[in-house]
Amino acid sequence: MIIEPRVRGFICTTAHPEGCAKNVHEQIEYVLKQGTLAQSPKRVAVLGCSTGYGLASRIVATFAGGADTIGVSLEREPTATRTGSAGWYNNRAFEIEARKIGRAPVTLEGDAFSNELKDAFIERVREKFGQLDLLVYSMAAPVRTDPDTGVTYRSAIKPLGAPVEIKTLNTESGEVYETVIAPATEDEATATVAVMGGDDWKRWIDRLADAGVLAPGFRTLNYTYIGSELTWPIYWKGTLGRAKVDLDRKADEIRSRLGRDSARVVALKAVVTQASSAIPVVPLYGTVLFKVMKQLGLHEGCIEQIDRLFRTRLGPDADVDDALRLRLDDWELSDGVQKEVLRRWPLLTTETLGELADLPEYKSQFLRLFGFGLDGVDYAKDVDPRVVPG
Ligand SMILES: NC(=O)c1ccc[n+]([C@@H]2O[C@H](COP(=O)([O-])OP(=O)(O)OC[C@H]3O[C@@H](n4cnc5c(N)ncnc54)[C@H](O)[C@@H]3O)[C@@H](O)[C@H]2O)c1
Repeated sequence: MIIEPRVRGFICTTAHPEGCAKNVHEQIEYVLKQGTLAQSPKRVAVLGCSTGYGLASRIVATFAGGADTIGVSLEREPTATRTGSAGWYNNRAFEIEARKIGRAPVTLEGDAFSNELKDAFIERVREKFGQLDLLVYSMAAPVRTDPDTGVTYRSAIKPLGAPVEIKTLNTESGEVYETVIAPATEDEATATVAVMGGDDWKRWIDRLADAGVLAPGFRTLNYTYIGSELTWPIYWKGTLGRAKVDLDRKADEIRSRLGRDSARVVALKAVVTQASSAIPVVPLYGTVLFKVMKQLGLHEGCIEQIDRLFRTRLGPDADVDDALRLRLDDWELSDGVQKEVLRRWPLLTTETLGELADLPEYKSQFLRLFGFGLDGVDYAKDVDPRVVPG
């Protein structure tokens, strides 16, 4: 079949197997160019391994760090007439390339929130790895069923307390407009913390520790976003921020059990991923941020951020902030970048968007997540959606 992008709001319902593979290959090439890492964990788990920051983490751990990895993600398999999810193709392309360099990746596709998947994971770790040195928790989900109570929580990305009037962007039409976002109810805030907070992370670590599959010196990382005053009303001071503060609490609890350096929350920069495109305001902020960071020579996507994390922040003397987080959002939040983004913000209208921001770049990055718009891929070619090129 000829596979074309089918975009509905902030998701694309199709994905291109060759384009997704190319996307994975390009990330691998970037990491290989940076060179190998002398000291890097060798038995690595990545939860949320198929796209965005999790995929980048798996690639850096493998291709710079020489690790064997076990990845978990929730994906849709392709059929003869329907494409799989981008993450399904990314997982296959990653496995093919990792095997080429002699690694033996294990990938589990299913609901990481469930006890069944956690137990299957422990079995595979025992069989293949014995113990783990590092677990990266990079899940972003809209919904979670608590396996103990059976209660299903849906996250709601909303402000807390009062309505927020904020500028936003329709990424399809390019229209910039003011919108009012109503605050979350207490139940919505609680549900968002249940989905995106640290409860499942802590459960994973406790279950793995109880099963004896964590090596001495084991570490775990969980990714957060803090952002600046432009995104605070909807993010850090909203329901998602409340969930992310819960990560800091759970990191403390893990450190009390496993040691002072065992758990770190890592603050990363805003990038285009499936998860971030669904957050109001973030696409508009992103279009301005990317243009400014490019103009200042500071642009980074997922792979550049995670490569810098592994190379500069995982050593014993890495700086942490007041909440003991590792900060990779330092370039995004630097004075030069923030002053320029803040200067442009009030000037942003539908008419000035082209000059002050970079919507075409945002759109192209969004389509690339699903394997569209990559150089060297023949999109007019009839392809079998079940086949990922090796
Ligand atoms: N995108 C950003 O701008 C940004 C910035 C800073 C921090 N972060 C954080 O990074 C983390 C990863 O986000 P991302 O933007 O890379 O997201 P993403 O949408 O690219 O990836 C989410 C991953 O979670 C997996 N997943 C979702 N539900 C699952 C389930 N029930 N079981 C197993 N796997 C499941 C998906 O398969 C995918 O691998 C999040 O904690 C996010 O808050 C993102």
